[in-house]
Amino acid sequence: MKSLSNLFRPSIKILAETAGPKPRLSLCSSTSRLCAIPHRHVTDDNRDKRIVITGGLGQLGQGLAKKLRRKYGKDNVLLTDIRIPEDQTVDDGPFAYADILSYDAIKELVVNHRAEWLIHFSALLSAVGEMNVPLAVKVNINGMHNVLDVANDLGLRLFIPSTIGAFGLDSPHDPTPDVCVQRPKTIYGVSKVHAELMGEYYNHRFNLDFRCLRYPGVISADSKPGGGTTDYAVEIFHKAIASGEFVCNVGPDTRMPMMQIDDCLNATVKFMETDSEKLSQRVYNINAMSFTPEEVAREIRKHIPQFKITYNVDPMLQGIADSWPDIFEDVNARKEWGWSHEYNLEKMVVYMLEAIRKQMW
Ligand SMILES: NC(=O)C1=CN([C@@H]2O[C@H](COP(=O)(O)OP(=O)(O)OC[C@H]3O[C@@H](n4cnc5c(N)ncnc54)[C@H](O)[C@@H]3O)[C@@H](O)[C@H]2O)C=CC1
Ligand SMILES: CC(=O)[C@H](N)C(=O)O
Repeated sequence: MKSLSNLFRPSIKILAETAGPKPRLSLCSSTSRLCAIPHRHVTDDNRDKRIVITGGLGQLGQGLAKKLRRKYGKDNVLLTDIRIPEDQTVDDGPFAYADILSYDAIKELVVNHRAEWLIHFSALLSAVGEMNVPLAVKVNINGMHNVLDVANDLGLRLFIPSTIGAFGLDSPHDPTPDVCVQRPKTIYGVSKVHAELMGEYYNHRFNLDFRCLRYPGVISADSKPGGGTTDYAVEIFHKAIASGEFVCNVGPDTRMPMMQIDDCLNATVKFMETDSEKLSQRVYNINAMSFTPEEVAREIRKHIPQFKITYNVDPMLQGIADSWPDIFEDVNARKEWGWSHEYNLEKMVVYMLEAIRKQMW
């Protein structure tokens, strides 16, 4: 049960935020008087960034907020969503309600926070998107347009993640390069290709500092996935520890690109901090590992020898997974802005088992 005081705490924090730092004062040379000069502008200088994250209560948002707050200060990173946050989330730093379906609401929030970076995480993922296509269109396309327009109108640096799901059966699967035929067959994929193209267009047409990484399936121990095709790769660890058994909803040989969450979030921060001139493109694949359910089960068995995996394939999820890349190519990200991953399959499995066991104590 959430307490009432918890419900009210976010707005108090926001009031404190908006009352926050005063405009800098400087001596105007022309008049030799003290006057306020506006100082909200996006530069490649990475000090004191003020950042808003949308859809921040999902699998990735709070982890990213933690990393950014460590670098830029707790109060400079405003986490937003349409759900009620846990007490811990509100204690960790500022939180505000923000529905991305309202342009005015996002704009008000960004202005009040004097944000320079906008990180747009709100989305319906692949599986839940197929179950509610009209809502996925609203959130992933209409909502994305609001965010894009706010960022453009206010001159922000905008990050919108894309996904391996932005590719389809016609794409090369091994490896899948940055630029190739896409043509996804899910509303999630279609909406992400739309976001990639709109962002690139606004960059080219209006000079919007749009940035996009295509993430693989993300694997985390502290946060739950939000309804995607790669969710099995998180659930398998919880089931392996709790019962030693897991029923997988995609087939044994289904290969998909995956990434441990710290690698994903570190890539995002590093990419956002990269000088614009270093980027020859606005959308990059990032890659770490690829595995099948059989391969990850085999790796888990090195630590839990009795672990058993069986299969009850969901045809919709299988169809989606089969249309996605097997291996992601990320040479450009590595070359241009120094992306590199830390976790391979072996290391990720050790991390997941240790982290989940710790949570149980
Ligand atoms: N987690 C993954 O494996 C991957 C994630 N991504 C992308 O990264 C981003 C973040 O992903 P996750 O955290 O996993 O997603 P998630 O599904 O866990 O969280 C999405 C959040 O969006 C919020 N949201 C929904 N409708 C909203 C609205 N109208 N206004 C504001 N917020 C709304 C939800 O309440 C939820 O907290 C998404 O754009 C996703 O497409 C891309 C590839 C892989
Ligand atoms: C890979 C993704 O984008 C997400 N995890 C999903 O499975 O929908």
